[in-house]
Amino acid sequence: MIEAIGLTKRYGKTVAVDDLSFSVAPGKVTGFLGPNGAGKSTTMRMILGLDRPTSGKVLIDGKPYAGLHRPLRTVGALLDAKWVHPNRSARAHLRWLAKSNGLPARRVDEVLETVGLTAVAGKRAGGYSLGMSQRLGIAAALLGDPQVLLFDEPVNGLDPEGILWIRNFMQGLAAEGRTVLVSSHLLSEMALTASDLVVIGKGKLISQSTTQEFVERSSEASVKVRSPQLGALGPLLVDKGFTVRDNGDTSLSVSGATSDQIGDIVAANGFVLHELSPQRGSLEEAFMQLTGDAVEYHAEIGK
Ligand SMILES: Nc1ncnc2c1ncn2[C@@H]1O[C@H](COP(=O)(O)OP(=O)(O)OP(=O)(O)O)[C@@H](O)[C@H]1O
Repeated sequence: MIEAIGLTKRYGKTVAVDDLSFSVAPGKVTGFLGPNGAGKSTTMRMILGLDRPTSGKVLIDGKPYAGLHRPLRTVGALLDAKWVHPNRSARAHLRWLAKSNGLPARRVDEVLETVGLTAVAGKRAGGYSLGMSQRLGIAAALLGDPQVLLFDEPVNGLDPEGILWIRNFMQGLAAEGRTVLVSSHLLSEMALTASDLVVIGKGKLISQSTTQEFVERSSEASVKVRSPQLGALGPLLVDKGFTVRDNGDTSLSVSGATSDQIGDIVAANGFVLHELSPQRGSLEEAFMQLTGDAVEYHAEIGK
């Protein structure tokens, strides 16, 4: 369980994280979603005690990171997969990490096996592909067999096979009852990976809800209406209280109405209709709108 309470971080005049409160429950993958610069990495560094909050706090299983008796046995993290010394092998890197953290050496072979690196464990890490480096970073996070795991943009730059592997792996960790928090700037990716979402924009909380609720809210539908009588039909729909946009190609986009409602109005007024089709906006576009300018749009649903 992770709990942020009024978490705030300022760098000079920049407010990277602004009075952020959220909680991350065990047993599921929670996506930490926001555009570049939203404050995700800063928040993750504060969870891990690598950065001090300006105000507020963040707790892991009820304690700040600094108060954890054996931090690596409680929380593991993948922040930057490329920090391994290039001339070290995966096995040597993990042995060094295990030793310096008082973890048993047998864990090294266990985690290598878990992430599928056993066959290449003796090769120098500098020659690893990005996907293999990510697996090594995940192996390091798992060394202490922690209940809480943080992954910062783990699929960035990976090929589809690597993305699928990481997605399934994170879901497997959650199915074991662990708390899994994973950051991303892509809603489409998180929609496939996470069952819950904490969404931030400009350091502020925008929503905490299930992924399904957020996706439904972000992709609010409109209806495309094509007719040779738009000049009369448009004002009529506005009069009914709907939002109408002229697409400039003999069609209108109407939001706030279902296609059934529009069809009924068209028929009741004797207009000719050439097209009536429900549209879904791009999920990423809607998400950028929510998290970019519209930070005043605060909603906490599903809590
Ligand atoms: N050490 C620092 N000194 C000054 N400003 C910083 C520092 N770290 C982060 N920032 C600023 O804080 C804001 C949040 O950055 P952060 O890296 O946490 O965002 P992010 O959501 O993780 O974005 P990205 O996906 O690009 O990493 C940005 O405006 C960034 O420039």
